[in-house]
Amino acid sequence: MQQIGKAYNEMKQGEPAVERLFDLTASFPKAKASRRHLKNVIGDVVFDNVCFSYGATSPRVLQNINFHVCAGETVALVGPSGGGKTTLAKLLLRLYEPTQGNILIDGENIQGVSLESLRQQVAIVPQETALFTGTVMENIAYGVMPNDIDMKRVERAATMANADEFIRRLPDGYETNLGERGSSLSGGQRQRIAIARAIYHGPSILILDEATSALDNRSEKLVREALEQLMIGRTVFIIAHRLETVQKAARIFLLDGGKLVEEGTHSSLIARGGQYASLFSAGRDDVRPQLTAK
Ligand SMILES: Nc1ncnc2c1ncn2[C@@H]1O[C@H](COP(=O)(O)OP(=O)(O)OP(=O)(O)O)[C@@H](O)[C@H]1O
Repeated sequence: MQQIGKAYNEMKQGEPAVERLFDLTASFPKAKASRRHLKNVIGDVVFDNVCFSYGATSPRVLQNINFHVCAGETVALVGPSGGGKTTLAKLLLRLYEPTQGNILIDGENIQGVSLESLRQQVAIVPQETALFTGTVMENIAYGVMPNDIDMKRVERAATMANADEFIRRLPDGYETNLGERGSSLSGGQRQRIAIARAIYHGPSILILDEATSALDNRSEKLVREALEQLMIGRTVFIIAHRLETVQKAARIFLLDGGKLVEEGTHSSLIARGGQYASLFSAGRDDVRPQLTAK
């Protein structure tokens, strides 16, 4: 009973951080008892005429979004502030449901699957990593009951995330209690714990919200390498801010005013000479100021 109580408290401690990240409101979808379990997912994602408004009388913030992202593909979501990038990610995580249209994973409408199984398959690595007060090990295996944590798997995930080395130097290694929301760690270390968490849970679909705040060079390199490990073999949506990230993506989706206005590879969009090309014409490395400038 004590273990259950502890796990419950830990989950509760994590909740405010998740809510802060996604600004959850009353429209959180209601869990339905009879939903199917999503399993053996390869990560094929379809948005079929998806529209969305945050409230019945609010304007549409996504309008007739149609795309097919193949399993294992990496797509960069770019566009001006308020274009709908984060909202699209929220719908894929089913933090909200489309007001019209359908989202399919491996051909299965996500409205018909259990939230639990969906969240096992779709993970997010946010800009601001939400850690909770607990041990490093518990933070990596987030959501798993303490007795069920597979330590070998935690260590493997941390190694792949370039986190094992610094964790072993902490006073109690993997058993070290992180302070309030992981305040004893640097920003880069917190990000690598978040990446280890995603690797531990093995989702087939990832949403990466690329950090805009700068890390020092070494930390930046370790985080980038960790992300590259994490992305291998998964379908990835990156809310991208950097030119280098965007150029590496297999495809780029430019969202503006809730519409998918351009779609293609970096070179094809540059050759097209449209909105994406003009946003990049200044050629700076940090794309955010250009993509958010109207
Ligand atoms: N919880 C919310 N309630 C009501 N409107 C919202 C909410 N969250 C976002 N919006 C609105 O939805 C639209 C799309 O916002 P969204 O955050 O998806 O854009 P974005 O492209 O991710 O922007 P940014 O690059 O600034 O993060 C905006 O007009 C925004 O004001």
